[in-house]
Formats: sequence, C-alpha cells, structure tokens
Amino acid sequence: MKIAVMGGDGFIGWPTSLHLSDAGHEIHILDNLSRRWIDTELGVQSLTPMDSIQERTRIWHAETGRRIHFHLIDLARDYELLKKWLSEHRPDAIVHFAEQRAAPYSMKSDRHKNYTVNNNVNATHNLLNALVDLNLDAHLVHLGTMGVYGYSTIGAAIPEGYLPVGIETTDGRTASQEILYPANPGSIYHMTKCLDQLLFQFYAKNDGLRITDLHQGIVWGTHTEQTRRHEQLINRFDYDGDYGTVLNRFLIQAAIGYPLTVHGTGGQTRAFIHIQDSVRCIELALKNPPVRGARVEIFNQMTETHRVRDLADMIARMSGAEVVRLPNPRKEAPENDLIVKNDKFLDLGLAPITLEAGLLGEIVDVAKKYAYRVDRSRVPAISAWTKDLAATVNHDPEGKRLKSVS
Ligand SMILES: O=c1ccn([C@@H]2O[C@H](COP(=O)(O)OP(=O)(O)O[C@H]3O[C@H](CS(=O)(=O)O)[C@@H](O)[C@H](O)[C@H]3O)[C@@H](O)[C@H]2O)c(=O)[nH]1
Repeated sequence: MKIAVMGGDGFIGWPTSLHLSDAGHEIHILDNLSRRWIDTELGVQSLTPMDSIQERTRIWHAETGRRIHFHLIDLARDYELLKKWLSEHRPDAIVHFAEQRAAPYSMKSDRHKNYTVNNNVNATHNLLNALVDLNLDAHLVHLGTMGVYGYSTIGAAIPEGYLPVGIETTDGRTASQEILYPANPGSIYHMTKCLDQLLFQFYAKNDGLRITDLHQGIVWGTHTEQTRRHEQLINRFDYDGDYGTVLNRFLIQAAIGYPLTVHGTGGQTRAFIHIQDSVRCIELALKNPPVRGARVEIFNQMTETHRVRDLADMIARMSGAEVVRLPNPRKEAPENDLIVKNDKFLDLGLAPITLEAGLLGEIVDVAKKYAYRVDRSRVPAISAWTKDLAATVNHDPEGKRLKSVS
C-alpha cells in the first residue's frame, strides 16, 4: 500500500513509519516538525540523541534499500498544500498522528490551550474535509486515546468504543441501541480527541469515509525491531514534566537517582502498551479496514492496566530508587479502578509484550545509557490543571530549590 503517515516524525509516528516500510509499504511522512519546535520552546531534548528527519530517512535507506519520503506540511495550517499533496499522491491509507499529544502541555496556559485545540481539531478536520472533496477513499487510521472514556469507578469493563443502552419508549417497550461511549476528557488535550470522535462519526455517516479510531493507553518503552537496527534510527524518549509519560519518567528517574514522582496517592489506574505492540496494532488496523458506509471502527489499543503507585513500587524494588508522593498538579480522581476490553486486537493475533518481561531491559538499555543527557531541572511536572492547583505544585522533589524551572 501507499501509506501517508501524518506526524511521522514523532514518538509513535517514526517507529510506525519504519515498521510499515519494513513490511514493504510505500511510506510518505507528512509532518510540520512541531514536536522539535516544542522541545526548543520548553528548553528540553529527547533523552535519546535524535537526528533530523532527513538524516533518519537517509540512514534507513542505507540500511535497508527502502525509501521513506518526507514532506514538510502542516495539516492544521496548510490546507491547500495538504489537499494538493493528497490529490497528487492518492494514498491507499493514512495514519493520523499529527496532533499535540501531551496533557500537561495542553494545560500550561491559555495560549497552550488555544494551540492544542486549534492544532488538533483543524488538523483532523482538514484531513477529513480534503478526503471528501477529492473523492479519495483512503482508509484513515487515527491515533486516539483511552482518555476519551474518563476513568470511572463503576466496576464495569470499558467496551471498544460503543456502549449498548436500553431506552424506554413512549409505548413502554425497551428500545436498545449502541451509542458512542460518553466522552469524559480529563484535559484540554484529551478533549480534542473527544472532538475528533464526533468529526469521525459525522464524516463516516455523511460521506462514507472509512475510519478506524484507536483508543490507545499510555505507551512505554522506546525501541522497536526497526529502531534497534542503527544508532541513528533511534526513537525519541521524553522524560520532562510535560511530555514524559509516567512509566518512562519513572524509568529515567530510577536511572539518575531521582525520587520517583508519584502524584497524590498514586491510586490512579491507567492502561498501558509497549511501543512495539503499538506499531503492530497500527499495522493490524490497516490490514482490517471497515467497509465503506460502516460506522467508525474503534479498538482499545492497550494491553494491561496498572496503578501508578504499584508501578513506582515495582521500579523502586528493581532499582533501589526512592518514591515521593507529591501534590497532584492535575484535577483527576485520586483513586480509580479500570477494566478495559481489548478482545479485538487479541482476536487479530496481537501477542502483547508484558511489563514484567520487558521492563528491566528498558532500564539498562536506554535509561542508563543516556542518563548523562538528562537535565534534572526539567524533571518536575509543574503544569497545573487549575490556578489553585498551580500554587501547590512541587518544583523540587529532590528537596532543594531548583535554579530554573521557567
Ligand atoms: O511523574 C508523574 C507523571 C504522571 N503521573 C500520573 O500518571 C498518570 C498518567 O499520566 P501520563 O502523563 O503518563 O499520561 P497522560 O497524561 O494520560 O497522557 C499520555 O497517555 C495518554 C493515554 S491515556 O492516559 O489517556 O490512556 C495519551 O493519549 C497521551 O498522548 C499521553 O501523553 C496520571 O494520573 C498522572 O497524574 C504521576 O503520578 N507522576
């Protein structure tokens, strides 16, 4: 297939592009390189040394003989350019990662909220709009989030996208139907993914677009089979307070002797998936498109659930790291249970990498190897969900004032 990977320079976009190229597909990355600009804005860098996208694709070609094409296009702002590209290339499938993906970054300030909403919603809508106008029947696979469901404690498993409901009719019968699971976002970022869902519902219904939405959990790990092939193909790894996700943050904190930063009681339960499984799921989704006219296909893309404090305790046991409980900068339930259905990917043959099997390797391979690149002052999570919470944020889990956290 000819596949366009929107956002193919990012944390999941890059290994996905390599994985699909390795499988023999013709890959075109469309990216505005915004993630690299945000690194500059925040004054942080990936733990792993990352080359330019042009250099990365050159190395891939030298290693494998395969070409990955790069096109500098901003989906949210360059509508005409995007449309021109799609009309000239007419891809068979599109994988859409081209959104701002960090919840803390989206909550940093009014400016960051605006940026996240404008960028994410426009990128998704521009893409859908262009597909219809060009009569392009490409299968769109979007990377969504488990966060669209919220984290309720009702004790029932979260279904894959749709919830069966029974409604009493005016003549006393019970009519049953399936509705999109009620959206319950926990951040501006997560809210944009809820808005995406509505855009998908409309365009699938109105124009028959073929769309798959992957509700993904928190990704951990960094390497995939292809990124291991050459030092310069390495994936990015974020550890800072805005972009670092919880498990990867704990791993690097353990490696540099920084206390593991548990928010609140650590009773938050979340869904997880290894990066290698994430790219496999995307390939499985591409191989199993919905038919034209069908409703949006939704998969829960996660393999296990864990409580944050249990993860911290596990890594502390393995590494000897200290655990600190910090005031939570986020407005979220302090404790929740989480049961998730993920039968669809398992039925398609996904054999998940478990945390227990993969974790130690990650600490040794990545966290310790690049620990010298860490700027400790960028570790604290200081983006607060409300102005009140901002006053309680702990800028210094190590116990001494940090020089610069601006
Ligand atoms: O140092 C830390 C960092 C986080 N947390 C806690 O860990 C949980 C998860 O935080 P996270 O930053 O790992 O994940 P999140 O903000 O939910 O976002 C990440 O995971 C989402 C999947 S999910 O969480 O919605 O399932 C993706 O959509 C996002 O792109 C990705 O950045 C939260 O309760 C947070 O308070 C800590 O206790 N300590």
